[in-house]
Amino acid sequence: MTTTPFGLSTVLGYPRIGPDRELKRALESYWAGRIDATALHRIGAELRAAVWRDLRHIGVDAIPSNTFSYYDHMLDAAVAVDAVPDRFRRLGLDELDTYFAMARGTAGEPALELTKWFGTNYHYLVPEIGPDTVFVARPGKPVAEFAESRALGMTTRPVLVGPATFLLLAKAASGAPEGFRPFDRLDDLVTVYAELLAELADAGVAWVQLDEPAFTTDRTGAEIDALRGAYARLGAVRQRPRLFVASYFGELGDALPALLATPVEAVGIDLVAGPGDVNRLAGCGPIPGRTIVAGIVDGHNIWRTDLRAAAARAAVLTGVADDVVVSTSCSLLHVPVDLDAEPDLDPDLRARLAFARQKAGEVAQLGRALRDGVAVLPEPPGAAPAAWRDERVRSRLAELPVRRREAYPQRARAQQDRLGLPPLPTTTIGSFPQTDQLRRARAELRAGTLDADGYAERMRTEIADVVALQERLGLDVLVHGEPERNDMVQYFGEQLAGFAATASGWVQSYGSRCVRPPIIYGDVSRPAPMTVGWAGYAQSLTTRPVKGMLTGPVTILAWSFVRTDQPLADTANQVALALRDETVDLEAAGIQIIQVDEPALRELLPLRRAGQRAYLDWAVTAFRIATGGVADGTQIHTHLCYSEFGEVLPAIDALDADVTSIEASRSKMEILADLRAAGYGRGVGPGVYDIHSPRVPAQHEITEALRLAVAAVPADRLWVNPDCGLKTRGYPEVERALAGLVAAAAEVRAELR
Ligand SMILES: CN1c2c(nc(N)[nH]c2=O)NC[C@@H]1CNc1ccc(C(=O)N[C@@H](CCC(=O)N[C@@H](CCC(=O)N[C@@H](CCC(=O)O)C(=O)O)C(=O)O)C(=O)O)cc1
Ligand SMILES: N[C@@H](CCS)C(=O)O
Ligand SMILES: [Zn+2]
Repeated sequence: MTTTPFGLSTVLGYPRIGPDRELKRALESYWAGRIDATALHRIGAELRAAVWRDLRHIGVDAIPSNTFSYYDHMLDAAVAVDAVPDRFRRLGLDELDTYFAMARGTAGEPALELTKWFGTNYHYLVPEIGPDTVFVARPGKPVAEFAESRALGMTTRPVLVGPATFLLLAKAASGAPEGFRPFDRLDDLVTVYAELLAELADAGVAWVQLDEPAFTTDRTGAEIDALRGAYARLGAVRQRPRLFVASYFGELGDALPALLATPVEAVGIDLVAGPGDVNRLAGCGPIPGRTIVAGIVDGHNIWRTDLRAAAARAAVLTGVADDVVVSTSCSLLHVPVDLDAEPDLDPDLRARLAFARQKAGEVAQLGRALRDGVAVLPEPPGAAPAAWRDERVRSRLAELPVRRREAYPQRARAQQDRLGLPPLPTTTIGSFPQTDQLRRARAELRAGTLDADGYAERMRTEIADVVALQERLGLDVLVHGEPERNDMVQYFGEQLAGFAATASGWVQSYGSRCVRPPIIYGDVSRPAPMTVGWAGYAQSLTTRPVKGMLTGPVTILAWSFVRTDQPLADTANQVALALRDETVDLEAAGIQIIQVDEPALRELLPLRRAGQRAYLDWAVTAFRIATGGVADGTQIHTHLCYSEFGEVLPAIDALDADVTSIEASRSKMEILADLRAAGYGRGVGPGVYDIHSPRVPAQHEITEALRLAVAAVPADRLWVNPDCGLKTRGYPEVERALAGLVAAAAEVRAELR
C-alpha cells in the first residue's frame, strides 16, 4: 500500500452534465442515431478532462475521478460488479447499448426502476440482485478514467458506491425467494470489491473513495455490524489503495465508531446535514493515523459558505484526528455548475451564492486556511438586504384565521350538488404532451423573436385544442393541459416574489434530464395571479368543470434551493400563503375544482425517524394553509407520485384534500388498502395506467385495474385517472390511452348498477 497523503481539500463529486448540458445533447444525439459511440465517448472524455483541469486550476488538491457517468453512478456500480440482469444480457447488444438498455429499457424490456437518491431530486437506477447473481470484478471504467486523468498529469481518486450501500439500495430480483434481501449477499460482493481494489492498486491508484451514505439513515445493529465486517475484510486486502469511506446527507451515528474500528484510512462525515458526528468523533478518543474528511461546504444547496465559521468547525477536528481534509458535504452533483454563467442575477443575491465551481474554490481556500491559519479567509456577506423581508407576509401569516373547512361529508355533499359528476368520474393529472412547438415558442419568447402576446396566443391555441380533445374523448373533469409551464416548480418560482430564476442553473435529475431549480432567497408573496388566466380561458371554452392546477408548498420547497436563515416550515408557510391567494382567485374566476400537487411529500421526509414527525406536521400545515381559503363547495384535489408513500399515509390523510390521486398502477392498486388502513375515507383516484412508458394500455387492463379499485374503495369515492401527468408522452399514445380509460370507466360504471 502507498502512503500518499490525502491532500488538503477535496470535493466528493462534481456535476457531469457539462457547463452547457453538453452531456444531455450528446446522449440524446446518440440515442437518436445522430452521432456514433466514438463521438459520444469523445464528448465524455472532454467533459471529464475539463472537470479535472478546472478543479486543479481552482486549487483543489485531491481530485476525484469516476464521478462522471453516461447515465447514473449506481448503474455504473452495478456494471463494475457485473450485476447485469439476464434479461438485458439476452438482448445481445454491445456493452454501451446494454448499459443504455438497463437505463432506458427497450421496446420489449422495461428499464431498471428509477428512484430517488436519498432526499435529493436526483434519481438512481435500482440494481436487481438475486441469490444467484454472479458478481465479477469489472474495473474497466474506473481504471480507464484514472488513466485518462494520469495522462493529463493528475493522480485522481476513483469514487465508487460502497458495497453495503449498493446492496441496501438494490432490490430483490424477480423470482428471488420470499424474505431474500440483496444485503444478504454482502460477503460475496465484498469478495469482488476486494478484487476491484487490487486491480485499482495495480493501475497505480493511491486512494479510492467508497460512498456509504446508506448509513446516514436508520440502520439496524446487524447492518452496522455487517458494515464493520465488510471494511475489516477490505482493509485486509494485501495489495490495495488507501480507503476513504465517505458518508453524506446526515449523521453516521453508530456506524462511525464501527468504521473507525476497521483499517480504513479515511472517513468522511457531513458536517452540514449531520453535525452531531463531530461530537461522536471526539467521543471516540484520539484516532491516530486516520484522516477525517470534513464535509463543511454544503454540496446540496447554493449558498456561499461562511468560511470563517466553517474553518472554526473543522478546526475542532484537528484536535481529534492526525489529518483533517476539507471537503464538500456531499457530491456537487446536486448544484448547478457555474455561477459565472449568471451575470443577470441581482448582485446582492449573487454575492451570497456559490455553485459547483465556486464551492470547489471554497474547499480549496478552507484547506489552505486549515494549514496556514484563518486570517486569509474573507468576511462572510453581511445581513440580507432589508428589502428581502416582507412584513405584510409575516403579519398575514401570524393572523391567518385558522378557519377549518367543514368536515368532509358536508363538503362532499356541497361539491356534488354543484358538480353533479357521474360515479367514477374520469380526469387527468394536469399536463398534456409538452411538444417541441411549445418548447420552441418559449425559446423564441426568451430570445425575443416572439413577443408576449404572440406567446400567449400560441398557448391559448394549445389550450383550446386540449380542451376540445378532452371533450371529444368524453372526460368528465377537464384540465387546461399546462402548456405554458417549463416545469411544475420553476414556472411558479419565476412568478413569485422572494424567488430568483437562473439562466442556466441546470442540475441533473436523471440520465439526460435536468431541472433548473429556482432559488428562494427572501420572504415569498404573489405579485399577481399565476395560473388564473390560463385556467379561466380553458373554463370559458367548456361547460364541463376545468380543474385548476397548482404545485404544492412542499414540492415547491423540495425542488428549489431554499434559504437557510429560517426554518423550512416558515418558508413553506409563506409559499402556502401565496398559493392560497391563487386558489381564492381561481375560485373567483369560476374554477370549481383545484388540484394542488404534492409529489415530493415523501422526498423531504427526514432520513432518520427522529425528525420525521416534526416535518410531517409542518408539511401538512403548509398544505392546509394553501388549500383552506376556498369555500366548502370548491373541491380540493391533491396528487402524489414518484415515491413509495407507505411511511406518510397518515400525513396524506391529514392533508384533508377532498380527492387524492395517487400513483398505483405498478403496485396493482395495493395503495388503496394501505390508505384505508391509515383511516383515509375521502375521494381517491388511483392511477389506472403507468404514464412512464410509451406503451398504450389495453382497455381490458384498465378495466381490471378499476375492478380491483372498486373492490377496495366505495364507488362513490372513486375517481379514474392515469398515474401522473402526460407531459412526457406523445399525442397519438395519449389519445389512445385516454380513450381506453374513458371506455373502461363506462364499462365498470355499468357493472355498478
Ligand atoms: C416530475 N419530476 C420533476 C422533478 N423536479 C422538477 N423540478 N420538476 C419535475 O417535473 N423531480 C422529479 C421528477 C423528475 N422528472 C423529470 C422529467 C423530465 C425532465 C425534463 O425533461 N427536463 C427537461 C427540461 C425541462 C425544461 O425546463 N424545459 C424548458 C426548455 C428548456 C430547454 O432545454 N430549452 C432549450 C431550447 C428548446 C427548443 O428550442 O426547443 C434550450 O434552452 O436550449 C421549457 O419547456 O421551456 C430537459 O430537457 O432535461 C426533468 C425532470
Ligand atoms: N400536474 C402535474 C403533476 C405532475 S407530478 C402534471 O400533470 O404534470
Ligand atoms: Zn405526478
